Amino acid sequence: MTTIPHQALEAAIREYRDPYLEKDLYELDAIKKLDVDKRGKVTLMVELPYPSKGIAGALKQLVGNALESVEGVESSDIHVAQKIHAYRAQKELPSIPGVKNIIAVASGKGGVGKSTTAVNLALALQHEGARVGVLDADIYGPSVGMMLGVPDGQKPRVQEQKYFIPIEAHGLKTNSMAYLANDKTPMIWRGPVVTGVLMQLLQHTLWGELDYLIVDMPPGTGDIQLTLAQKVPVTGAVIVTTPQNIAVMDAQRGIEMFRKMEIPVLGVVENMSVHICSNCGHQEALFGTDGGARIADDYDTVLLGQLPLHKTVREQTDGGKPTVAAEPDSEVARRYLDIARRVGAELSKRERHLSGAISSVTVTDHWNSH
Ligand SMILES: Nc1ncnc2c1ncn2[C@@H]1O[C@H](COP(=O)(O)OP(=O)(O)OP(=O)(O)O)[C@@H](O)[C@H]1O
Repeated sequence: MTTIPHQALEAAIREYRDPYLEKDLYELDAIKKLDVDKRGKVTLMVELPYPSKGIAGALKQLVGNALESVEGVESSDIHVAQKIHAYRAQKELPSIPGVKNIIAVASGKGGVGKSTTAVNLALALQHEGARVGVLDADIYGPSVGMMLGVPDGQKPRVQEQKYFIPIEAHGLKTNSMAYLANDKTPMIWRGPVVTGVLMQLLQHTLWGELDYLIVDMPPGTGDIQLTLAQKVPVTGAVIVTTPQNIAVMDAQRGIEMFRKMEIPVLGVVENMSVHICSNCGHQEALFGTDGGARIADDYDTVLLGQLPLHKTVREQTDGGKPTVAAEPDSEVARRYLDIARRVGAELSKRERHLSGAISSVTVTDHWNSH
C-alpha cells in the first residue's frame, strides 16, 4: 500500500491556474473531494463557479498529468462540475422566481450588434452547460425571435390568463415584445407604457429554472433604459460597442448609467473589430482599433472579447441560426464561448445573493465531462 503525502497532491493540483479567474483550485474553493485508493488511484472532484464545459477537458488533462507525476500516483480520475450561484441585484431588488441571474446586454448606440451578441452569448452560456433564457426588451427593433428562428407571428401561450409560456428556440427560453406586437401596437408603446409592458413580460413569464436570463436592452441611455435599469433586478451588465470613437463614447455613457444604478458592469464586448473578407480572408480594421480595450481600461472594467465583422455572422444570425448554434466549432463561435466563460467568471466574483432568498433555485447542476 502506498502512502502519498497530501502536501504533494495539493502542490500538484495547485499548479493549475484557472484561466478566467487566475487562481488555483484551492483558492477558488473548487476542490470538493480528493481521495487516494490503495492502488495509487487519485479521485478528484472539482466544482467551478461558472459555465465551463469547454475547458473541463483541458483541466482534467493538465491536473491529471500533474497528479500522475507525483511519486506513488498510478492513475487519476477527475470529475469536473459547475455550480452557478445567484448573485445580488442592485439595491436588493426582489429577484424573479427561479431566475438566478439577470444579465443585461446593452449598447450606447444602435446597430453595433447588441442583439447579435446577446443571442450568441445566450447560446454560448448554454453550450458551456448553463440553463439560459432571453428576454428581448429592445422595443425599437426586437430581433431576438427572428435571430433564433422563431417563425413570424408565433405567440407565447398564455396560462391562467396571466402567465406567458416562453417560446423555446435552440434550447433557450425566450419572450419578446415582438411576439405580442402587431403592425399597430408599436404606435401606442411609448414611454411608461413600454416599461410597464416589459416588466410584465419579465415577471409574468414562466421562465422555470434559469442560471442566466439575458435581457437584450433597447440601445441608448434614455428614459426607458434608465427606468429598466432601476426596475429590473440585474446582476451584471455587458456593454457592446464597435471600435469607432463615436460608439465608444456612447458605450461610456452606458457604463456610467449602470454604475449610477449600482449594477456591476461585467465588461465590454468589441464587435466588428476587424473586417474579414469572405473571399480572401484579408483583415482590415474598418472602424479603427482597440476602442473596446481603451474603454475597458479607462473605466476599470474588462474587455470580454472581440468579434470580427464577418459576412457569415450576419447571414447565420439574421437567418435564424446564430453562429454558436450553426457552427459551434468555428473560430467566431469559439470567441463567443470564451466570452461566455469570461462573463460567468466575472459574475462569480460578485457578492452572492443571500442564501434562501430565491426559493426555487437549484444549487447544483452537475455534469461530468468524461
Ligand atoms: N460581427 C458581425 N459581423 C457581421 N455582421 C454583424 C456582426 N454583428 C452584427 N452584425 C449584423 O449587423 C446588423 C445589426 O446587428 P444587431 O441587430 O445585432 O445590432 P443592434 O445593436 O442590436 O441593433 P439595434 O439594437 O439598434 O436594433 C445585423 O444585420 C447583424 O446581423
